[in-house]
Amino acid sequence: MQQALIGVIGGSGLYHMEALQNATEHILDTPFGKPSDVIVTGIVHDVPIAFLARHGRGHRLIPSEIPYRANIHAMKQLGVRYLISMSAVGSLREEMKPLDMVLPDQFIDLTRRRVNTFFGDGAVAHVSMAQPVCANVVDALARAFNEVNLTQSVKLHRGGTYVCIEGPQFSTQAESHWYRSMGASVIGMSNMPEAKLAREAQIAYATLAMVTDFDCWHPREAHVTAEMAIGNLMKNARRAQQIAAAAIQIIGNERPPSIAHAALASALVTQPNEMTPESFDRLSKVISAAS
Ligand SMILES: CSC[C@H]1O[C@H](OP(=O)(O)O)[C@H](O)[C@@H]1O
Ligand SMILES: Nc1ncnc2[nH]cnc12
Repeated sequence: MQQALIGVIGGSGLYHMEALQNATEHILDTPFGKPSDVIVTGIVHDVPIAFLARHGRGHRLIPSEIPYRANIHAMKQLGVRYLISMSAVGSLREEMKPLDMVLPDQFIDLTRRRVNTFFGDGAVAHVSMAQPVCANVVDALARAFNEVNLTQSVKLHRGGTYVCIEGPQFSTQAESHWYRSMGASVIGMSNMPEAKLAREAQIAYATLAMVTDFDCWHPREAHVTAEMAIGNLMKNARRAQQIAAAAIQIIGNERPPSIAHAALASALVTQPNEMTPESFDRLSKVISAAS
């Protein structure tokens, strides 16, 4: 099968990758079920990539229904070593305004009904999530942002904590204030367990978060609605596409090292020869070194 170096997962409003050439659609299956939709492979700036619409084209999946394990497994099957996640987020900070972009460096996982690991059923691993995103992929996204945003019409915030809620309902005001008091900077519903699973699969992950609203804590701003979030995301979609393409070029040229690439070196408790044949078969792609 065609291989890809970089994966891109497009979130709300981002259901295809504009710069993709030689696009080929793949209907993949994995030991963890089917991904959200077809995976489209192709070339961006001479770099082989794979694109997946997280909610499916046509936005058919609520965040709790997204087959996170299948999505990451499918990327791994395609040989992906770096994963760029694109997401709409609400802002929990005055200085992070709608249309700004954020490169989160931490997550708080408040999801409640999602399978969050490839392990279990006879195979144990505990990966570190202390630094949940790859600093080098973040760096590539920041440099790409500066290349694209030459007029400086949009602001980039480097660092910030993304709190992931179960959804699909937006938060209550009490919750929104609580997340602020936890120190969270932005809020979304989809980056967990995606980031955890990418780490288990030893894929370097980072998120380009696009601020679409002030959630519902702000005394003077309107409370978030889906219409508002998608509307503001669409205003930024072209810029987001350009940033992703520029980041792909940087990562493709530099192929930076990542702590994620060796995440299982100190994490695997059950040695492969101690796993049952079924567990080993199910996990063989996940635990394999990146190709
Ligand atoms: C349509 S607003 C809520 C929706 O947007 C975000 O999705 P994604 O991260 O895939 O861009 C948020 O997590 C919710 O799923
Ligand atoms: N306020 C918000 N809460 C959760 N997810 C979001 N995605 C975009 N805005 C959001």
